Amino acid sequence: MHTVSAAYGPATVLREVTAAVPAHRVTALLGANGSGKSTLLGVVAGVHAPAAGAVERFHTERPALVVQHSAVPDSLPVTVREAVAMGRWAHRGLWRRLTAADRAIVSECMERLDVADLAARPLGSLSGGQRQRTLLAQGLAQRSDLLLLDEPGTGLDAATQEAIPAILEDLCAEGVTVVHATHDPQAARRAHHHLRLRGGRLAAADTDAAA
Ligand SMILES: Nc1ncnc2c1ncn2[C@@H]1O[C@H](COP(=O)(O)OP(=O)(O)OP(=O)(O)O)[C@@H](O)[C@H]1O
Repeated sequence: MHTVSAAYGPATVLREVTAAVPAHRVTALLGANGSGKSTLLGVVAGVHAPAAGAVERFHTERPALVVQHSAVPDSLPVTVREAVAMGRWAHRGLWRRLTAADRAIVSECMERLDVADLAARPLGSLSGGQRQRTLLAQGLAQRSDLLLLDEPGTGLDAATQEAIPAILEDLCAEGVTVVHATHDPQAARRAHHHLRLRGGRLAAADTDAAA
C-alpha cells in the first residue's frame, strides 16, 4: 500500500502509511489501542475506502476479514454451522444451496477451530470465546488467499490462543497470506513479519517484506 490515509468523517486516523505484506507469510499488525490497526485491516480488505493513497493487491480472491466478535450482534438467529457456512456465500450466492464440497469445507473449518461439537447451537447462546472461534472458522471457510484477522485471540482460553499461530502457519503453507492485528506477544513473536502503527502512522516494519 502506498501513502494510504483513512478517516472517519473529518478525523484522519491513518496517515500516509506505505507498507508491504509478504505473500504466503503471517504478518502481525502491532500498536497500542486506537493506533489504527482495525482501520488498516478494513482498508486492505476493501471495506473502508482510503481518503488518499492506494492499496495494490496481488491476490486473486476477495479478502476474508474476520472482525472482533463484539462487532457481530448476539441476536443473529443462526447456528454455529450456519454462521460458518456464511463463509461460503461469496462463492455460492445467498439463495443457492451449498454444494457437497462447500459443506466439507464448513465441516473442516469447524474441526480446525474446535467448534464441531457446537454445530447445532445458536450463535447467541455461545460464550465469547466459542463465538470468536466460530467467526474464525467462518473466515477460514471463505478460502480466500488473503486472510485478515482483527485480534483473533481475544477472549480465547490459553489452549486455543496458543493454537492460533500454528493454524495461521498451516494456512500460509497452504498458500494463504495472513495479516492479523494482535496484542498477544507470543502470537507477535511467531509471526514472520511485523508492522507497527503509532498514532495512525507506520512506526516500524521488518525490512524483509517482498511486495
Ligand atoms: N467508527 C468510527 N468512527 C469514528 N472514529 C473511529 C471509528 N472507529 C475507530 N475510530 C477511531 O480511529 C482510531 C483508530 O481506531 P482503530 O480501531 O483502527 O484502532 P486499533 O489500533 O484497531 O485499536 P484497538 O487495539 O483498540 O482495537 C481511534 O482513534 C478510534 O477512536
